[in-house]
Amino acid sequence: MGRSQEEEQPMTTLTDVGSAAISLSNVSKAFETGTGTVLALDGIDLDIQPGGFVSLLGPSGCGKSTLLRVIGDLVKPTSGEVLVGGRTAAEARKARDYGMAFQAPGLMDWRTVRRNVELPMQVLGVPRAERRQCADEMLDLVRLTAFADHRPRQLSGGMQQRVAIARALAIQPKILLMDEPLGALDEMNREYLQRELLRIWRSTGTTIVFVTHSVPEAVFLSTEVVVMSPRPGRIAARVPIDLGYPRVDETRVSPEFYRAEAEVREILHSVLAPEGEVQQ
Ligand SMILES: Nc1ncnc2c1ncn2[C@@H]1O[C@H](COP(=O)(O)OP(=O)(O)OP(=O)(O)O)[C@@H](O)[C@H]1O
Repeated sequence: MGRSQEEEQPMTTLTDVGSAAISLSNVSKAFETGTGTVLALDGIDLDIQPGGFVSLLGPSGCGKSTLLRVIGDLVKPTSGEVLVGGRTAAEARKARDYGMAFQAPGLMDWRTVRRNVELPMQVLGVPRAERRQCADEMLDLVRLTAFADHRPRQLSGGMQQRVAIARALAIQPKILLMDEPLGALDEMNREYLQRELLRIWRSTGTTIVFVTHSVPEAVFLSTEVVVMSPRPGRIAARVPIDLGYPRVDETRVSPEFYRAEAEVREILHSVLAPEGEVQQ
């Protein structure tokens, strides 16, 4: 705990913001259910710059996960266009541009930690020696080298989530899509992993799109917070977070942090229905 503060490097990257890494134009998504149509996303326009760390924040059911899945080509939009580095999302997925991490680490207990990290490379046919070396590098990045030969069940929840992040990074994705990856953790572990995630993001330069319900988490992590309105999900506001780097525990109690948090919270409250009104 607390070790990453002095290790966090000064700001060195994020200067080259040429063409958008991810570009969504007028994206809508309707789900057909047994009882009718659910319009989950409606007319989403969003550009995310290369190297950005963008959080999607909004009330439950507003379409955050759907938006993340549309970007990752796990869900096809009903209309609109998703471009990733100028390619379609399907082409980007084929080109292995994405790494993904979800709330549940989803590790296989019959494989060691190292072999869990190796799995996506194994699926891609990466030779054994190469994937082992890469897995070891990733485990070093998430500081779990000493646990490489353990089974996932021997690790804490936070450590398992770090393995899942290492696995997502193993194929060196340009884009990391994360759906509440820290949601199941206790507060201390969560704050620790937030710092770790910032460190990893800054050392890899990967673009991160991150779904969360937590305002302080979104503010601490992000270059930009995208606030969504209740269903059908639309973009209510985009809030750049100009907190500078390194972001450390003191950042969380700084006046700038409180100001950014208050701004995001105010927007979030303004998009919510008046008290007592239930969102369907
Ligand atoms: N496969 C599906 N079939 C039908 N409806 C769906 C499907 N996936 C999502 N939905 C609906 O789309 C809407 C948006 O869901 P989504 O999971 O994207 O929201 P969310 O903002 O991520 O929610 P939460 O914060 O609670 O995780 C919801 O009303 C949900 O019920």
